Amino acid sequence: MKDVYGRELEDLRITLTHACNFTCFFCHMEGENDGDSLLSADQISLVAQIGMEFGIRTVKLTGGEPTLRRDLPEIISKLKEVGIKEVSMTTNGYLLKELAGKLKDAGLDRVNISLHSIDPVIFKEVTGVNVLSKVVEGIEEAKKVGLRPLKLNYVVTRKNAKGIFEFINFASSSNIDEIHLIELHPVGLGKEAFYTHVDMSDIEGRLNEDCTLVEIRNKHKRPRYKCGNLVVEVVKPYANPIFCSGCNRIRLTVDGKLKTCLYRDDKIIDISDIIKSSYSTEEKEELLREAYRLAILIREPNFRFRYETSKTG
Ligand SMILES: Nc1nc2c(ncn2[C@@H]2O[C@H](COP(=O)(O)OP(=O)(O)OP(=O)(O)O)[C@@H](O)[C@H]2O)c(=O)[nH]1
Ligand SMILES: C[S@@+](CC[C@H](N)C(=O)[O-])C[C@H]1O[C@@H](n2cnc3c(N)ncnc32)[C@H](O)[C@@H]1O
Ligand code: SF4
Ligand code: SF4
Repeated sequence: MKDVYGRELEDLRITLTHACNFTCFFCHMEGENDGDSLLSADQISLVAQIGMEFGIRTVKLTGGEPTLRRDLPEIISKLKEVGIKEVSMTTNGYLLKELAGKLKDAGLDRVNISLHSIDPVIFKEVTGVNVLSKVVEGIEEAKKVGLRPLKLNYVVTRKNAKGIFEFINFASSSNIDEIHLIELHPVGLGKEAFYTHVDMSDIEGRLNEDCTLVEIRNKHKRPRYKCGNLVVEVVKPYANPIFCSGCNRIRLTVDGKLKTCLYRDDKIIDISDIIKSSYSTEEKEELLREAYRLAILIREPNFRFRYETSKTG
């Protein structure tokens, strides 16, 4: 179902926990600050199931660190049971060596693994933990069990910008399908970390020279380059009306709110009372439908093109 700006709703992005085993200096925690009463696998899958009636086809599991949820395999299998076409997860990769096989068996389709440097010193400086080799083992395990396409996320800051093309070579030679070069967002710790912000235009300039622009893809209209067999996607959401005009997603927060935009705390429908109530399933379903209708009604692109008319005479 489209919103009043003509944008379809296709992707449900679920924050499974605020907990994390890393301390990245820029962490935006997906724009969430409060609420820590976690939803159960059944509650999450019910929200996704009703979302499907409004166009939701894919789910992204995120956090905090989603692999810290012990019931993660159950969450994934229930989402697949209700008919979600693709379940993917964004993770720091630390626990993937142990978990990748179990998650694949539960129905996980693919993963994005955040890796902001292949230099152990810079990795530690960014993430606060000295565990680069464990994350690389996690990446290897994800490949082994067939979590494809396999994507790596690289948030570009002054701390790691020099290493981007070395990182691209690493990803190409490691049989990675895609990398995301992500502009730092000034959200959460990202606000204090914003002094390390890097304008990505030089990087895009070099990608235009060394690689081939293959597609401006539908989702967020992100530019995608082909560098050999590797796809490099540039993710620049901040103050970017083009990005918002292609926004196809809604968020489910840790404590049960439908959040219509990463940056907006005023565009939220609280469904926690419905999900946690003792109403019958039919009653819950009907109330959740109403909540989705409202959420779609209030959804709007956060950054928009503006026009001004000048007054003369
Ligand atoms: N502003 C904004 N940023 C987003 C949105 N979705 C994802 N991001 C950011 O994009 C970066 C990459 O996020 P991922 O978790 O890899 O999600 P994705 O890029 O949509 O994932 P794929 O579907 O796997 O390509 C992160 O910094 C996210 O916070 C969004 O709708 N709005
Ligand atoms: C909040 S994390 C949650 C999932 C998982 N813990 C991880 O780090 O992959 C989701 C994605 O957002 C990215 N991210 C975190 N803070 C950011 C910021 N301030 N600006 C841009 N991206 C950010 C992370 O690198 C990661 O790729
Ligand atoms: S970006 Fe991910 S791994 Fe890093 S602190 Fe935030 S939630 Fe944890
Ligand atoms: S509308 Fe909000 S959630 Fe969607 S792309 Fe823009 S900033 Fe991100």
